[in-house]
Amino acid sequence: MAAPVREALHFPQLSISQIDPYIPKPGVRHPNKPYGRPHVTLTFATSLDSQLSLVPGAQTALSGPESKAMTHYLRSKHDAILIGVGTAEADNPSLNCRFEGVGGYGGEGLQGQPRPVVIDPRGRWRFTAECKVLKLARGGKGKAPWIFTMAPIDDERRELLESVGGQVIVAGPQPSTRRLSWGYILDELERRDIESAMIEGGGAVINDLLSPRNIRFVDTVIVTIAPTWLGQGGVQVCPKERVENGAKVPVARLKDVRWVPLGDDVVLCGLAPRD
Ligand SMILES: NC(=O)C1=CN([C@@H]2O[C@H](COP(=O)(O)OP(=O)(O)OC[C@H]3O[C@@H](n4cnc5c(N)ncnc54)[C@H](O)[C@@H]3O)[C@@H](O)[C@H]2O)C=CC1
Ligand SMILES: Nc1nc(O)c(N)c(N[C@@H]2O[C@H](COP(=O)(O)O)[C@@H](O)[C@H]2O)n1
Repeated sequence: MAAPVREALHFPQLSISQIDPYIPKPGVRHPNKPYGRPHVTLTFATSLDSQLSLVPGAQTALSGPESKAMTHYLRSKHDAILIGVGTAEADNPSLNCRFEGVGGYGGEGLQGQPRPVVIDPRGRWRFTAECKVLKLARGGKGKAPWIFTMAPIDDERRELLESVGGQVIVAGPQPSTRRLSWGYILDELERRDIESAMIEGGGAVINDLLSPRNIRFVDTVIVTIAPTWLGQGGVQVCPKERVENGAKVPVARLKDVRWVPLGDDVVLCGLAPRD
């Protein structure tokens, strides 16, 4: 038997069996998909006061070791991992999978590594060769990112990205000049053979996807809830309200819900509703 890789994360089989019903199956299309768009798992870690971080522009460790291992198990089961540029700037994230047995962590090549995708409509991500995600790609421990943008990216950064296998995807005319539509993003991912995407954040991305007009793009929600309050002034998950016939109604309620305790945290799994 191969020796365990020192930095690799392990998620026990018992926990895997509880999470697996919410995970996309390779080659099996979600029944709600009108046609071939990727399966979307919205997943993040939150405090008891529904916050992702203590202050905007900073990273806050919320997940304990067990739920962090669960996140990496999820990463191993999705073709892509998507974040907004606010998170790319704030966190300098790795966006790879450190789950035992995937490529770079005991496995072959880049097998089981998700494709990082950064939504950056204005081209404001100031990545350098020293960014973790680029260094990992260069070292064969993760895939290089794809950047969705509506702005030109300078040649120097484009070449740097492409040198490690990344790509700039320049969006054509969008219905609104300030935003990239989720339909467009998901269609472009589908065209590039992405069958499943986990969307990790941050606040603007999650609130946008949970908004009444966009929740239809989400299939599954997996949220780690940490036993802590961060206090006002952080990055909050609180989507736009939904109004029907002049009265406020809940934006959405998950279906087929399961609560999975993992260490000090609890992980909420559910299916997004379909009207
Ligand atoms: N606890 C957790 O699980 C996570 C926490 N975070 C935290 O969240 C914070 C970052 O959140 P935010 O500042 O809200 O940044 P964000 O990552 O949501 O990015 C926001 C930016 O993304 C772009 N964007 C988002 N939706 C778009 C759309 N539909 N079309 C076009 N562009 C779109 C816009 O440029 C927007 O300014 C950081 O503090 C980070 O640490 C981020 C991810 C997960
Ligand atoms: N699951 C989870 N728990 C937390 O406590 C977090 N702060 C986050 N943040 C997300 O994970 C990304 C960092 O991932 P790497 O370990 O650097 O690969 C970060 O960008 C957020 O998307 N997630």
